[in-house]
Amino acid sequence: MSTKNAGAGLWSTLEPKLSPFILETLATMGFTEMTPVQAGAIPLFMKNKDVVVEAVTGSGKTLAFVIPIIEKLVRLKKRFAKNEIGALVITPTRELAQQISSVFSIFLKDSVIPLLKHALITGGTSTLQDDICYIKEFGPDILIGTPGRLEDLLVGRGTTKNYINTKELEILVLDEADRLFDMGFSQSLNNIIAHLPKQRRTGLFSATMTDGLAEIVRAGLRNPVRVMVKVEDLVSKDVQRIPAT
Ligand SMILES: Nc1ncnc2c1ncn2[C@@H]1O[C@H](COP(=O)(O)OP(=O)(O)OP(=O)(O)O)[C@@H](O)[C@H]1O
Repeated sequence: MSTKNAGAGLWSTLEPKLSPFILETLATMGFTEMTPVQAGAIPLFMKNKDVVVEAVTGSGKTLAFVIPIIEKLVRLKKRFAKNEIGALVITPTRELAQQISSVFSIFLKDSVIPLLKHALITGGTSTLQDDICYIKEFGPDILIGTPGRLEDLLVGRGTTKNYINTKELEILVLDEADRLFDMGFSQSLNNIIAHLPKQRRTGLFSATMTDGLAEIVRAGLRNPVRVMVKVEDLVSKDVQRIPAT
């Protein structure tokens, strides 16, 4: 997508206000205005609501959760221990995880916020032991990854013990949740979610809502607000917000 779907307001109009370094990064990216999904979801997330966001591919969902995650963790001004994380993004494929990680990199690249580090965790390209060694050394605060390897690290499976401590986790994002479900990851998701602290914010982002997802929403989100951006809204710039009960 390009700016054709933006036009839902200037970033500077958001309440609560975004940090100057976020606004500067958006300006260097050439993104002057928000897309409808960003204008709908970011303020809710920032005001401590759980959100269910139903929006088509290319509507700008990634920034709708990357920005609130960074803002919330920056505001916390907390130092997480090397094996602790503050935010977790779960997505169905390595490619999507890689894309999301590269968006975090754009915002976290400089030493503006030396407290925040992110890491990409997907099976297939490294062993579990490699990931553990990396995390021990690097100490990421935000993990982006696919369900299987994340389950190994966060919950532990079979004889494997969990390595990551999630007791300080603030934010969980399930991205492309319909595909997570379709690809058979619901058991892993349930295992991960059951392991996370209840005092957290959760965002579920999906192109479609299905019965299976409604079950995850019931089990994993608290009084969520639903943000729906339909294809025509990308033209009309309207966004519907309704309680997701
Ligand atoms: N506010 C904005 N202004 C202009 N372009 C934007 C804006 N937000 C995102 N984009 C661009 O739009 C494209 C689609 O964004 P993004 O990948 O977040 O959409 P998505 O809804 O997550 O899509 P997908 O479902 O394919 O992951 C990206 O190239 C992104 O850089």
